[in-house]
Amino acid sequence: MSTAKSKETFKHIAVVVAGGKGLRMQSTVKKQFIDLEGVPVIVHTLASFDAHCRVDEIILVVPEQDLDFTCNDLLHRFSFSTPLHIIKGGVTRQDSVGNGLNKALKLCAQPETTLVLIHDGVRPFVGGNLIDRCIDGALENGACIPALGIFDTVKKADENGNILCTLDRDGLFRAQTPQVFRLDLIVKAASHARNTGFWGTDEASVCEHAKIPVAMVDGGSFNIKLTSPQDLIFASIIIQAKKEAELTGHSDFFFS
Ligand SMILES: Nc1ccn([C@@H]2O[C@H](COP(=O)(O)OP(=O)(O)OP(=O)(O)O)[C@@H](O)[C@H]2O)c(=O)n1
Ligand SMILES: C[C@](O)(CO)[C@H](O)COP(=O)(O)O
Repeated sequence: MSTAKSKETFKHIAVVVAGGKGLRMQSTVKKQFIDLEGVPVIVHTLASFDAHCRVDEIILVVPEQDLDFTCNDLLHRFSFSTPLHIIKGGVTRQDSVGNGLNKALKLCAQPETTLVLIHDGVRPFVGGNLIDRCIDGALENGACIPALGIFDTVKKADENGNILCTLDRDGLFRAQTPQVFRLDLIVKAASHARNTGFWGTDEASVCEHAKIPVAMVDGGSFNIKLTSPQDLIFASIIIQAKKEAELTGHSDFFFS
């Protein structure tokens, strides 16, 4: 791992997307702004990238109607040492990422030597070692995402919930973020997606569609995405476990 932001040939820009409505969370406050043990979800997430020595700049994407609140209220209460740029999102996640990529293009000298770390604003427990694995994988392969295997038996069903078959879980993975790409590659893939009308739930699928190979590294068990109300209970438990692990010096083991 590098010890100084300026020592690497590549520039690393985190694009944290928090421009969604959080409908599945069924909360009056958008899930990225929900308070988790005294700190909003999005601030937990930003802090992970701010603390990482290889992250040079952070672009935060928020809903247009929350720009004022984010710039003038939320981020006045918390400070970060990494340069932070706040921009508006779009209708879909892919649109929000697109806005983030446009901003990254303006911040970088050369897209060929810039890595973008595209991360869900609502994955607040991303660990430093996980960020390192993804960066290293992208430096080697151009594109790299974290993923975890599947331990449950996986069924395919029809629209009425009747089981059609059991899928072979070998070779199936759950994709996480940060998904890290050389900026020139992901910009090319995003433009191909736009031109062909492709829509994907993550950026790896946008690359796959453009036939750009994407490598995988181990994801993190605690790197959960806060999607439904139950996830907030898991989040509180994780924060508690993290505090205890830090006290006993085991946080690297648990949160790698
Ligand atoms: N137009 C959008 C939609 C989603 N996201 C972000 O993408 C991440 C993952 O998306 P998801 O969990 O699906 O968030 P929402 O779209 O907000 O949730 P929902 O689908 O339940 O409405 C979140 O950090 C979300 O804020 C975004 O930046 N812009
Ligand atoms: C990007 C992602 O978090 C990877 O698992 C996921 O695909 C987002 O999907 P969602 O349907 O927008 O929650």
